[in-house]
Amino acid sequence: MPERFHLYDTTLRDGAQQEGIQLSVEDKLRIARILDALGVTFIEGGWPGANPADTEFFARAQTELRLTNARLVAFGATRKAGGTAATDPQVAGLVAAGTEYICLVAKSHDKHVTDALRSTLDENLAMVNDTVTYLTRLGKKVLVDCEHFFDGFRANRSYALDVVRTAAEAGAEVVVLCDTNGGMLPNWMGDVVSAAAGIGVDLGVHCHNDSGCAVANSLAAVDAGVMHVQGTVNGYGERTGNMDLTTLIADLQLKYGWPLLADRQLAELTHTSHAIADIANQPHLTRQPYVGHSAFAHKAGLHASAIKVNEDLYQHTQPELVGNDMRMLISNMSGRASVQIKAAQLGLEITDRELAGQVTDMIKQREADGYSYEAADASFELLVRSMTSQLTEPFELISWRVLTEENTDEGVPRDSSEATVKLVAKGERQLVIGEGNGPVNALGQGIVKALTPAYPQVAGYELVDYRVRILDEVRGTDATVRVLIDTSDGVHGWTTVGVGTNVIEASWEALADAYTYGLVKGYGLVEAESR
Ligand SMILES: CC(=O)SCCNC(=O)CCNC(=O)[C@H](O)C(C)(C)COP(=O)(O)OP(=O)(O)OC[C@H]1O[C@@H](n2cnc3c(N)ncnc32)[C@H](O)[C@@H]1OP(=O)(O)O
Ligand SMILES: CC(=O)C(=O)O
Repeated sequence: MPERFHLYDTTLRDGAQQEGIQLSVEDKLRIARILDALGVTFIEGGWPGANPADTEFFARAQTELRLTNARLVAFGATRKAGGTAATDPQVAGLVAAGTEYICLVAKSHDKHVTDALRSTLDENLAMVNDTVTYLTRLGKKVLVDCEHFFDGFRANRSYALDVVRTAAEAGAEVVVLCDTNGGMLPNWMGDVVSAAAGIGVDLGVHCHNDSGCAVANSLAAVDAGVMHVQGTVNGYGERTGNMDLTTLIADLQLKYGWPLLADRQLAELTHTSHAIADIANQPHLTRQPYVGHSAFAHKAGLHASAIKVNEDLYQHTQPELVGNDMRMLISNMSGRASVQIKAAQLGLEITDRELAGQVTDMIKQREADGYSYEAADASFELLVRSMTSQLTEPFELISWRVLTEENTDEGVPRDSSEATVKLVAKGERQLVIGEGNGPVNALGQGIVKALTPAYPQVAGYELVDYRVRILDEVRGTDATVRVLIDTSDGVHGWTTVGVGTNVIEASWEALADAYTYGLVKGYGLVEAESR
């Protein structure tokens, strides 16, 4: 490991350049605190002066952000062509941000200087020199991001290196080689980094993911000697995104063995990734390395049978090191071992090999009939309990019936549904009518009404999501339907599945499982007693 190594996070600047992400000042402050707790070296907060939110962020950061691990960095550009750094309003905005560190983006590809800046190669070098010199004289520590460096190096090697040299000689602490268009491949990185290393300044790398190689390219640059790596949490960024810092941190720490973060900080990696996705209002990528929900999820029976002996046999690292969990998925690809491991995770031992085989066969048959247990852990647990004689049914259904009509109450045509539910709970027969704006809603009301006298806690159960999938679309209205229902009691969440030839039948099965499961687990009991 180099003597000094920087993890430079640009989620708040380049990450916010991703389509669909818009961060408020409050969001930025929250993310900065999370990143600081994770233990990154630098947090690039945005471009002061570019928009009111970024300007306000830096103003508020001066009084509201107490960073213990990281340094805050203000990002901006070199001065305008033909002017001076001392009189450039954009540079003044960077100074006003009040940070010790400033990162300047500088052109390093000759074509970008002539075509995009519409300036000369010499003037661009003067812009770099003037801006870095001006800021360092003010006591700022300056990093320089050489935009399009790798493409520029291929087009005009000596000019790209001149930009690095100019920045270094003007006093830049680190010069960062950027793969701005993200098209590099790992085996193209080393030679370019080595050529720049000859200049004798600390080097960094900033990769975009357009070739799908941002992490690999960054690792190749690290191998070639860079001591500073820029990226974003979850790989947010322009187009296909930036290098995913969560993957890189785990790679360097767990594969290279570099102690970049304390173990307890590394164990926050999964939480950090999810928390920032929540704040950025982005769905979390389930297949994200190390931190994704599926990163350590095992579906194949053969994998499970090996994992039963030794978890390491089908895992490249231990999930708990990054704060993630090993999960066993139950499906038509499961074998006995999958079922035994999953049941054990749910607190149900199935030591008998034959019984485990019977449960597995039942799962496979039900999956063939349309059930899916991969997400529906609660229905799986009920099935295992039932087949292993560990289920006391909290109620016994006698029948249900649903009527839907369009009526014109108060002169306004609208649909309404009634569900008649008959069941026995704690020895009492209940016959109730539930009303709802649709048949499933009415059934839900009916089952709650029928169960409440015996189990008042069901009033606290809420159906939070409902998903329907038609399984054999070609059969049209005659098709088999699968319903998945997510239920919550405010503390726990559980998922159940139902299958039927119509959506109401499938919904009833998923609903009945949902209430059975909640009652079997004793969910909501304490809250109901305190009411
Ligand atoms: C590779 C990267 O991702 S770098 C980060 C890019 N991030 C962003 O662009 C997001 C924030 N940007 C903005 O809000 C705006 O673009 C601003 C405030 C920076 C500038 O806005 P405007 O003044 O309206 O200029 P506009 O965006 O049209 O053009 C950029 C100007 O900067 C100049 N410029 C571009 N790169 C550089 C550079 N490295 N150094 C100096 N000037 C530069 C361009 O030549 C152009 O100059 P011109 O106005 O004289 O034509
Ligand atoms: C600086 C930067 O964001 C880039 O070159 O991609």
